[in-house]
Amino acid sequence: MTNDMSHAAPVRPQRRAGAHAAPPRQVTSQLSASLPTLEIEDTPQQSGTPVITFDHVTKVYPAQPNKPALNDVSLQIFAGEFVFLVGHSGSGKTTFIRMLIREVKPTQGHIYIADEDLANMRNWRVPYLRRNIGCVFQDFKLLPNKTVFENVAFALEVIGKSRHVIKTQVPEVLRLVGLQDKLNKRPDQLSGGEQQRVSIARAIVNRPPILICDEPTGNLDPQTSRGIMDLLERINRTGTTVVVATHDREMVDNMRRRVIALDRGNLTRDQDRGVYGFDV
Ligand SMILES: Nc1ncnc2c1ncn2[C@@H]1O[C@H](COP(=O)(O)OP(=O)(O)OP(=O)(O)O)[C@@H](O)[C@H]1O
Repeated sequence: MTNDMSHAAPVRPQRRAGAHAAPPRQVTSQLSASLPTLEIEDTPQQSGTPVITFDHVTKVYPAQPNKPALNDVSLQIFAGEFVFLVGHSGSGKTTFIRMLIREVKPTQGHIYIADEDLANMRNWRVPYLRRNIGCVFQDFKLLPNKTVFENVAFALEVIGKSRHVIKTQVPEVLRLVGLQDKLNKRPDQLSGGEQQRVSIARAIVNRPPILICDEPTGNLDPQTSRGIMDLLERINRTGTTVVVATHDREMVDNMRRRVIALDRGNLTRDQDRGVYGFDV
């Protein structure tokens, strides 16, 4: 699949001077091959091929024809970035995330993951797209009758990984999230923070280059939330691009990472080392 990125020149409002759009590039490749493997320094370079591009994206749900959930949103997210997506309830954060995994399609505009235009992606390719994007949700979405090990293993089983890979990668990722002693517990035997660690382990066990989190600390107390954010930062330092939709003002203000703000579907702010910036 080929697309001409020279048509995608998204605007990044309120970015620091010098931040620039990726040079036009024509690439023909499979998605998984085109997502770069990285060695990341403290501040990832905002150059090269973006891993996520929104190019004048508008989404209008039929139930609300006069109120776009997203309105002409253009932005780029580069490999290795850690980005907060903030905004009031109903501002479009979940819509943004659902579009990234092609659960929802834009009414207008284009979304690219690496060099692949999701609008042109054949349906049979969508599961492959989703293998490249780990997802973490507020309510964990764990399978209640499976153990910690089985919950994480399941993510590999459904994509046909061998028993050998499962036996190697699952304990490794559970060690990374600090749950090596809980392999045989069921979700109801874990705290909320531990359950969220399981869901993060499940999201990253296949080593996706992008990790998307929708309110990952929404159900957790402040101290547990900090532990989860530390974990997401550690995952980011391994080169994974991390996008976190959140209402957690304290976390955003403390971490000072890139902040993209939505207000009633409009992109109103895009700041390096930003703050939450809304009254709650
Ligand atoms: N399936 C849908 N059908 C119709 N309207 C929808 C649908 N999903 C979302 N919306 C509307 O789109 C707008 C954006 O919703 P969205 O869920 O993306 O916001 P959000 O920022 O994630 O909110 P929250 O922080 O409460 O999760 C809202 O006005 C919402 O009512």
